[in-house]
Order: sequence, then C-alpha cells, then structure tokens
Amino acid sequence: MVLKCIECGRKYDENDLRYRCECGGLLEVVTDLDRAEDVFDGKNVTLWKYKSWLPVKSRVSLNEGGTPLYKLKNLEKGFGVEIYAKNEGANPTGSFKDRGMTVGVSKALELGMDKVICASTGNTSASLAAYAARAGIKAYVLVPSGKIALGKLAQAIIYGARVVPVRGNFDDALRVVVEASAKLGVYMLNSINPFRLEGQKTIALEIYDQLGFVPDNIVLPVGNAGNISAIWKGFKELYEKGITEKLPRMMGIQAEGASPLVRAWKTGEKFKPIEKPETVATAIRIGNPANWPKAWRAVKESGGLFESVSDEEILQAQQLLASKEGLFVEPASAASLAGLIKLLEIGEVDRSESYVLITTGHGLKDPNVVLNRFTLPEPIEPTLDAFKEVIR
Ligand SMILES: Cc1ncc(COP(=O)(O)O)c(C=O)c1O
Ligand SMILES: N[C@@H](CCOP(=O)(O)O)C(=O)O
Repeated sequence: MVLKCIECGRKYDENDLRYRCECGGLLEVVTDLDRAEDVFDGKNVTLWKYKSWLPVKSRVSLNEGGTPLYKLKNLEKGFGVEIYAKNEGANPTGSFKDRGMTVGVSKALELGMDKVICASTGNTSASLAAYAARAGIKAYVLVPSGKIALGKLAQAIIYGARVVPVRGNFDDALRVVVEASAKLGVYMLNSINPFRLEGQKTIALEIYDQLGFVPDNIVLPVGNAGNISAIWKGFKELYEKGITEKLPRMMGIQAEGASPLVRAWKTGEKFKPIEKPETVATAIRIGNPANWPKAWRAVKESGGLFESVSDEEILQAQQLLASKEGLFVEPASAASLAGLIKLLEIGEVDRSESYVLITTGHGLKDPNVVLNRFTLPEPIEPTLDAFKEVIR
C-alpha cells in the first residue's frame, strides 16, 4: 500500500512519517483491492472482520466496531421515510473515533513510535487515551479549555493521558499539535493522519454488511470532516472492488455556528474558515475543518449536500431520538437527525429513498447538556397517596 496526495497525486511509501504531501495536500492510503476479501455475509460483524481492507498487520484492539444498525420504526411512522441509525456510541469509548484509533495506534507501534498526540473537542482524546493505554505508550491530548464535555474529559484523565487544556478553540489546539508532531517526534493521531481514516471507513463496510444493500443516503455530522471522507472512501472501495453496484449520497450536517463548509456550498464562494465557531454540540465546534477538501470531494462526487442546523434543532432531535427510539446520543450526533428533518421540511430530499444516520457518540458523554434543559419536580413523601397525587 502507498500514500497518495489527493491534490497532485504524488506517492509516498506507507512507512514515510508524514501527514501531508510536499505540496501541502492531504494524503490518503491507496488500498490494495486485490488483497481485499469479500467477507460480506452479514455475520459476526466487527471492525477486524475487514482486516484485508486495512493497512496494518499488528492490532491494538478493544473490540471496536460491530455497532448496531437500528431501523427507526417510530420515527419512520412520523416522517414517512425509511430511516436507520448506525449507533457508533456503542464503541468501546463511546464514539466512532475508536475505529480510527485501533488502526492509528497499531500503525504508531509498527512505525516504532512510543508517544502519540492529538487535539480534541473530546472524543478523539478519550479514544486516543484508551488505545495508548492498551498499547502501553504515552498520550498527550490538547483540548480547548472549558469547552469539552464532562464525560470525555473524565475518560481522557482516567485512561492516563497527559491532558493539556489550551487557551483557545480546537483549531488553535490542532495548530500546536501539527507543529509538535513535526518537531518533537510524537505521532499525530488526528484525522489528518490517513491511517485514522482507514479505520473509520469500516463504518461503510459494516453498513453494507448489516443491511445487505447500499442505502440511498448517509447523513452525518461534520466537524473536522474526517468521518464523511472516510465513509465515502469505504463505499467507493466496495464499488471499485465490484462488490456493490451503487454508491450512496453523502449529506454532511454542520451546526449553524460552526458551518464553514455549508457557507461555501451554499454561496459558491471559496472555502473560508470561521474564526470563532460556537455551538452547543461541542464535538463539532470547529471553524477550520482540516479535512475539508476530502469532505468536499465526497459530497461533490456522491451528488450529496451540506446543510446546517441550529442548536435548538439539534437539542430537539436529541430528545426525539431518545424518547421515540431509546437512543441517547450526544448533541453532535443528533445533528444528523436534525439535518434530515430540516431537509424533509424544505423538500430537499426524496421521501421514497432510504437514509442512514450516523449517530457518532454516546449521550452519557455530555450529561450537562440534558440536565441544563430539564428540572426535576419537588420530591414527594414516600407514600402511595403522594405518588397517586402525581399520576392523577
Ligand atoms: C460525536 C462526534 N460527532 C461528529 C464529529 C465530527 O466528525 P469529523 O470531525 O470526522 O467530521 C465528531 C468529531 O469531530 C464527534 O466527536
Ligand atoms: N470531534 C473531534 C475533533 C477532532 O477530530 P479528528 O477526527 O480530527 O480527531 C474530537 O473528538 O476531538
């Protein structure tokens, strides 16, 4: 396997320690499709079932992947469309990042690296910390001070990472991490690292394996824009290998206050970062998505779209998923349903098609966002009469 620049096509050895091309372009792994096996029988789905599609030989694993794909029957009745959710909150640390980290940390060991680093709005740091612990190597995680959900911070701390709060947002932290990885000999495991995205492309492989068909549309939240690029790469490889005959449309959803891709998409202007991103969905509070050229290509090639949703729409969708389907996801993940609802309302989508929402992270990671919106009633006396009063 080799690394290839998505801008100029220059190739590099897979063991070159680099994250970008000399021209500055993003790199991607060129998968050896002759080696990739047709294992799609709908059985025993886990990430490592697809090892012949992945660019590593070693394996640092916590049994990631194999996440449930639910048919959202109650929401389907309400909205009159076929909807599924691929629930990535069921991964070992509660988000899709584990798919990237099992491959990324395995690659770090193959390259002989004993220190890893990332910038994070929370989930990447939790996941990197866990996989570094499993591998017995040191993790440094830089997070925007005061802007990371409680559960994610607790995870990074308890897994033993060196947590470094930064006075600034995610984009500022990532700048420092990119410099540190170039100058201090630490291996960077943000999604600019193409091996991270190889792990994440297994979401596509699993969706096909579990459904037995390629859905018409994939709807997912977009932050640093790695996941949408990775999932598209997975579907394209299935297609290029001749296993599937169809490709889905990729629909990327951003929060209104952090939506540089939506702005460029809708205005036709050149992509420009947002200086001060803001949203209740802290996981996607990102103004300068590092993978934006890959995400743009995924949406363009697939005939998809970018759309934005307000914080209120995100929180309502979070409540809907929990109260109608028993799925508690974090706010960023609910942006996928919020996006689909908005697209249905404005008539931008076809009601006869199927939609798979990627619910990217577990709701328990960010309990405050729920507790801040709801107040408990006064306590009652411990008697049946008091309870009867309540339900009267
Ligand atoms: C829960 C959650 N959802 C969505 C995203 C967005 O994914 P990406 O950065 O790959 O676009 C992130 C991280 O950015 C996340 O943590
Ligand atoms: N939401 C992410 C942001 C960083 O994205 P990455 O995929 O580039 O690591 C996080 O959890 O930190």
